[in-house]
Amino acid sequence: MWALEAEGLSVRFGDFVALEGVSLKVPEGAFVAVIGPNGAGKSTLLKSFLGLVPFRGEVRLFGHPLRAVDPKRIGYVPQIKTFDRTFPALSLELVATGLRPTWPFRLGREARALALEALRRVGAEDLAERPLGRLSGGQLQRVYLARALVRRPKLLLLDEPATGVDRVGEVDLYRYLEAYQAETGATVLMITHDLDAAHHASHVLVLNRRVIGFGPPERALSEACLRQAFGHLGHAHGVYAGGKDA
Ligand SMILES: Nc1ncnc2c1ncn2[C@@H]1O[C@H](COP(=O)(O)OP(=O)(O)OP(=O)(O)O)[C@@H](O)[C@H]1O
Repeated sequence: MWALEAEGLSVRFGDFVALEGVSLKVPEGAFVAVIGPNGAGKSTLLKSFLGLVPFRGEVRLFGHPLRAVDPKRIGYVPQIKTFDRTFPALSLELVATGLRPTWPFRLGREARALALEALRRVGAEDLAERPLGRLSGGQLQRVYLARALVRRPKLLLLDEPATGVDRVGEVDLYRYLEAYQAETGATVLMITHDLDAAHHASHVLVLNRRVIGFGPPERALSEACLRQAFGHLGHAHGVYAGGKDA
């Protein structure tokens, strides 16, 4: 079954066309790296899958039109710059808002156990009682990932989850995601600027307002696709064709 199908998806902001005629089919259990230059429409694409921006065209999740999909089946980690650190909550409480997105509320025994389990899953149980304002960027990123995982979603949408995370933290992050996928069969779409990470995905979507390439990394990360999307190639820009061993 397809986890996600988009057909002729277009998004406009006034006269500006952010996405045009995007069509793709993502199989269940895929790990898709979404790459493209700044302003290519990557975040807008994820937001349209969440119903957060108006679009034209068709989006189906697990075979159902978007409006018929239980939002609990989707986990979302937005870009770190949109996180609110001043929110007066402990990490554990923020994770629990993934179960019931209202605030304030009393944390029941079951919600607490589920939130702790989600924090443990991302190696952050020691942060449970820490206020959000006292977390580093990477720690906050993990807590938001735990919040996205707490409902055990079948589809996980991640907007540059490795931003602000050091190299060790980044490897850990991919390990947690892999373990979660192996356990649940979930489908993951992850926006990244890291081509190394993209080479490890099952599929790569190269986007620049339109779909430039979609398929296994060796095909989608071809020189032709990267040149078309980024307009240049070169190590100085962190963009290259051959992957790790090139
Ligand atoms: N709400 C909005 N209103 C108007 N324009 C918007 C809005 N959201 C996004 N845009 C524009 O749409 C384009 C695509 O934005 P988007 O954030 O999806 O790009 P991106 O590929 O995620 O970029 P980056 O790599 O910089 O995060 C940009 O030119 C952006 O300015």
